[in-house]
Amino acid sequence: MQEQPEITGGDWRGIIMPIIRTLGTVAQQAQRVQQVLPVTVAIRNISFSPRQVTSDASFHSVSFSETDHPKVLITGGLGQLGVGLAKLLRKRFGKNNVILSDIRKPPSNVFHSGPFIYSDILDYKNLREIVVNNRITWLVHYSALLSAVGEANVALARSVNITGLHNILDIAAEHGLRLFVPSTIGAFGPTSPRNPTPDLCVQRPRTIYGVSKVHAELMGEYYHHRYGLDFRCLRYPGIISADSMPGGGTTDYAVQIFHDAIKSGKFECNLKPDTRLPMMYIDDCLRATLEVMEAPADTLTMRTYNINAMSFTPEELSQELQKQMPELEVTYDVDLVRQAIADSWPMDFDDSNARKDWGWKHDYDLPELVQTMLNYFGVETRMVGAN
Ligand SMILES: NC(=O)c1ccc[n+]([C@@H]2O[C@H](COP(=O)([O-])OP(=O)(O)OC[C@H]3O[C@@H](n4cnc5c(N)ncnc54)[C@H](O)[C@@H]3O)[C@@H](O)[C@H]2O)c1
Ligand SMILES: C[C@@H](O)[C@H](N)C(=O)O
Repeated sequence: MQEQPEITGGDWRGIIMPIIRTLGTVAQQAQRVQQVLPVTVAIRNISFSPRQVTSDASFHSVSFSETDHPKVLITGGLGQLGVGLAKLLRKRFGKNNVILSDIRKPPSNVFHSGPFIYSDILDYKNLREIVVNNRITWLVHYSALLSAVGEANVALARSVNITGLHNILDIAAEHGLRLFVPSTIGAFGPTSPRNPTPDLCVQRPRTIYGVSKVHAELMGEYYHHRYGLDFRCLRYPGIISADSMPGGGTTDYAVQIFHDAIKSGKFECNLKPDTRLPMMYIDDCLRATLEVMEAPADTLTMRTYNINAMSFTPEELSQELQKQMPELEVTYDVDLVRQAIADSWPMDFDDSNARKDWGWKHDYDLPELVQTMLNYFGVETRMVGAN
């Protein structure tokens, strides 16, 4: 190894002072550059931003013409909802115009069904690079830790759900993106009216998930009013899907019951039989997301809407399933964390504003949901049996 020359105390000043002088000049130059750069670049340094967008500003931020297709990035796309949304959006906008991203390795069918890219939402520079290199115009921000998983890892949930959201908001504002961030029934708490829960009321959730979602709603709306960010947000109920599994929420039982019923004819529910929660079939949820993203800006009187389809209890869901599978046995072993969360959430969700403003309408009630889920598994079972 090469020997390093020894630097004595007296030599330090001679070496360091020129460096400090150079750094000072560079800092002054950087400040001058920042003052003349386009406003959007300065979003991260708000004090330099002269941007003032009035609340009646038109929604100018989307940089594609109405006849062009949007170029969409979905974050956290390998969870329960992302793959289905990519499928729907690709059908509408073309396969290569929708990029799925996540920090997990995609299964081969997903990898081969359209563009997939690694993206950690905590890595701001990487996010910016993806948005710039792919000329993204719409961002659907699905990455999150859900309610039950979040309570088991508060520090990570805070980081992904709050710090990650800050990165997304800044990227979206800087690059004039239309931004969709889902919120949830979990953004309400025990002091909210629960039956039904309107769009505007007290929101004091008791989970880190709920707190982070209220924060997302407020920050998105603030960026909309302050910087003209085209922020759109739907509060989803618990989502039920057949071909994707939930990621650790309080409403997961309503998906698991189908899998267990078909596999073993038995289901042990982790919520009490009379726990009523708002729920929705995935196709309705994904269609609502596309519809609100495509809604003309002047139809949106709000930027965060409740959407709903049905409300049921574990007992009611079991009874509906038992109409088709009378042999199904359901028992209860209550998970205290999930039960406390569910008891603080809406029982029924008032989505009249979404219906009035942009024509929201669900297709699936409880009987259609159960039938559709069973049809899906019936087809799967026959296909597996045939192989
Ligand atoms: N599924 C529901 O019932 C439901 C209901 C209401 C709202 N939502 C919201 O919809 C969105 C999608 O929900 P979901 O059910 O698909 O969630 P999910 O838990 O199934 O998936 C979340 C994804 O985020 C990814 N992720 C975690 N950390 C990340 C990081 N640092 N960078 C990038 N990705 C990261 C995970 O790998 C995972 O694939 C979430 O924001 C959720 O809060 C879902
Ligand atoms: C309701 C929703 O946000 C999610 N399925 C959860 O239970 O955490």
